[in-house]
Amino acid sequence: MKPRDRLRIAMQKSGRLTEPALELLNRCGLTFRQSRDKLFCFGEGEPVDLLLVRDDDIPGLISQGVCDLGIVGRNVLSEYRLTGGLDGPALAEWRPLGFGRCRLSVAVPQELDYRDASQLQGQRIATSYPGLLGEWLRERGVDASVVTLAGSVEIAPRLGTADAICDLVQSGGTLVANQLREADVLLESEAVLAGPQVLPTDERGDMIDLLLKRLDGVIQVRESRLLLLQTSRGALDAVIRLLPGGPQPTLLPVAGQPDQLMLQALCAGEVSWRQLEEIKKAGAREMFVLPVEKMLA
Ligand SMILES: Nc1ncnc2c1ncn2[C@@H]1O[C@H](COP(=O)(O)OP(=O)(O)OP(=O)(O)O)[C@@H](O)[C@H]1O
Ligand SMILES: O=P(O)(O)OC[C@H]1O[C@H](OP(=O)(O)OP(=O)(O)O)[C@H](O)[C@@H]1O
Ligand SMILES: [Mg+2]
Repeated sequence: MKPRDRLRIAMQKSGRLTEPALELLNRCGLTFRQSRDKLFCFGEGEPVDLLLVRDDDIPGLISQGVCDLGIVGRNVLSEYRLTGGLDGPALAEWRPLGFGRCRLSVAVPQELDYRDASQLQGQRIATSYPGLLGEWLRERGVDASVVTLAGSVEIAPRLGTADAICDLVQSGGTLVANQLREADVLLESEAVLAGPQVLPTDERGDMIDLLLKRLDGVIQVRESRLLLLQTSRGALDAVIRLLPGGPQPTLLPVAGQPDQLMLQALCAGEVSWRQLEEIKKAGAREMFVLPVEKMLA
């Protein structure tokens, strides 16, 4: 295959991961011009292009070297490693991306009193993840028959074609609607940045390094908030004790008010009204909570 000098990332064309993946890439400073057929997006600033495909095809495209990286659910990547990608180069999860969170679970009819996997012995289990389910059953010494379906797995028990299912669960609403309940979790999933275990060492490798650093900068601070407040020196210890987790705060003098300090703290997550009210009671005032957009350490 002709070597490429531009990086190519595969992502889902149309589905749950499309919008958050594009937003994340945008936040990393990557913007794209969409082509007419919408399968290929040319990167405008950096030498990074997108290929928009069905999510199931993403691991294969990386493995064949058609794309350098992909944004795909851990569920799809892990299944590919067990079933599709046995001969190709090993694929790795380079970063968890924090969206598309769901789990791959076994679910059974609501009336069944499920205790452990041994109850699945001899049962028919419908799934679109025969690799992951087969491995999970093998590890537990359970001999069950795996019925592979491409979709609408939850309906199989009602149709009498399976006794249990193994499928993705998020809110659990689909299970309830089909009189099923979650019995065991096989895999906690989220979107990941997937790529070959061994990354290229040419210009594309440099671009991947840059992208990983930017991703870290975006992901690390995505949930973070910057808290700014004023406090007297006397109340400082009490205020600091109430700060939500994060690195040590920075303290700055306030011009013309020697007893006052300005405090700046990076908080790992949301800062609630209740927390702010408590901090205020301890002696803080002029409090601001700001979202953090980027970080470069
Ligand atoms: N209910 C859910 N909540 C959150 N994330 C989910 C949920 N269902 C699936 N996901 C995650 O989002 C990924 C994409 O889901 P989606 O339903 O868009 O895929 P699809 O129907 O297989 O799409 P495609 O047409 O690309 O094959 C899944 O592989 C999984 O990682
Ligand atoms: O626990 P819940 O919040 O109900 O989510 C789980 C459902 O979401 C996904 O399906 P999706 O809605 O994408 O439909 P599809 O499988 O037909 O694409 C998944 O395959 C489950 O059926
Ligand atoms: Mg799919």
